[in-house]
Amino acid sequence: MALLEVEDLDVRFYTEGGVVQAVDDLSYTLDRGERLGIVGESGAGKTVTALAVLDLLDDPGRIEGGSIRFDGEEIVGASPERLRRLRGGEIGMVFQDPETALNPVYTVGEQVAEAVRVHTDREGEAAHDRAVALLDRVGIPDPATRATQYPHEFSGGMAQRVVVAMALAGDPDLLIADEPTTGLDVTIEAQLLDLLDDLAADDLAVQLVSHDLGVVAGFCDRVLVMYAGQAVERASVGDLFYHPRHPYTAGLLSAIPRIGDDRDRLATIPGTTPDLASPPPGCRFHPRCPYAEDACTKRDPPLVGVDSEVRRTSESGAGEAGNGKARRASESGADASDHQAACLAYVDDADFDGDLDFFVEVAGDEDDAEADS
Ligand SMILES: Nc1ncnc2c1ncn2[C@@H]1O[C@H](COP(=O)(O)OP(=O)(O)OP(=O)(O)O)[C@@H](O)[C@H]1O
Repeated sequence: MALLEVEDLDVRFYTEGGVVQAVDDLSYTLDRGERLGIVGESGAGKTVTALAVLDLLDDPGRIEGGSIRFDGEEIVGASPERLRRLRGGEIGMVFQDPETALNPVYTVGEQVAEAVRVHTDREGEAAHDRAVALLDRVGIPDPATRATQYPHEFSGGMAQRVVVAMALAGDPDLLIADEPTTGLDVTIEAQLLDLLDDLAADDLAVQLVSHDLGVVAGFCDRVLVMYAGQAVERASVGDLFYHPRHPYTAGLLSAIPRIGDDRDRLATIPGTTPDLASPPPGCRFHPRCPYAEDACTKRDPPLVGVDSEVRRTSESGAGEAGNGKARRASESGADASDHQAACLAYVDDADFDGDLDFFVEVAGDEDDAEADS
């Protein structure tokens, strides 16, 4: 049984401008000790998904459908007491801005100790000692002295470590980190990711929300790519980066600047994410997709298993891969069901006959990467 099982999740915001379909029919799982990256542009629904898992959506947001099970137990509709134990206890949270997570008028030690008191049966000195141990665990030098200081005495990176210490207070099985390194400089970011790496090695599952594919590539085992509230691709990190199967993922990857790369690359994917109060019909990505056909304007593509190795098949001339249609995992016999994409190019009975030529373009990157290593 997976630690976290999100199934057919729908989140809506009831606004004056209409009903915003912020998360639409989203499913994913996270195993114990696993690191899942959720990526996508601004407005994709990454944060709303994280908040939904913690049942922290504020008005006018509402979980409209689906199920979220943690350790086999349903979270949607759980009692307030159960949710309190879950939040910050079994599931730790780290959000982007440490300044908003820390209270300027209490010392760092008091704040971590308070989290310890709320989520464990430790009181008084035992809670304080545990707080100092947690500050030590997250790599804060001289933790006993630092515990007596106030948040403004901490740099951004150190403050974020304090937030991580608070998130660990209840000895969680899952840490949800939403853009935890955004705003930190690259060296500090790398150090914080090292810390998360170290914590994950202790069997802590991590759901890392990021718009930065580089961060996700370095840290995660699996990736979920979201576009306009929906999952458009799911794969292991290796498959996603070397064999992207959704045109949106390919676009995100081609927007990453690379050293020594003089190819004419897109700075960003042209266009913007749609207004989720009135998303485009059919595939939500079709207005921005260079491969869109008539069928894409009509049919919302389901996530289907795709074969990560299909490009090689096409090179050898076998199968139908040359026209961009990946063989379904079940047909190829390969265990590719872990790699899924929501694009009509992979739906057997779809009226789509284009050629997703980004396979070839990205393949060039793979060769570069192999040559570099
Ligand atoms: N309080 C709210 N009221 C109305 N709509 C909202 C609210 N909060 C979020 N949304 C909508 O939900 C959608 C998903 O937002 P979300 O913040 O999850 O995106 P994101 O992928 O995390 O983006 P970012 O990287 O900018 O944080 C967006 O279309 C957003 O406009």
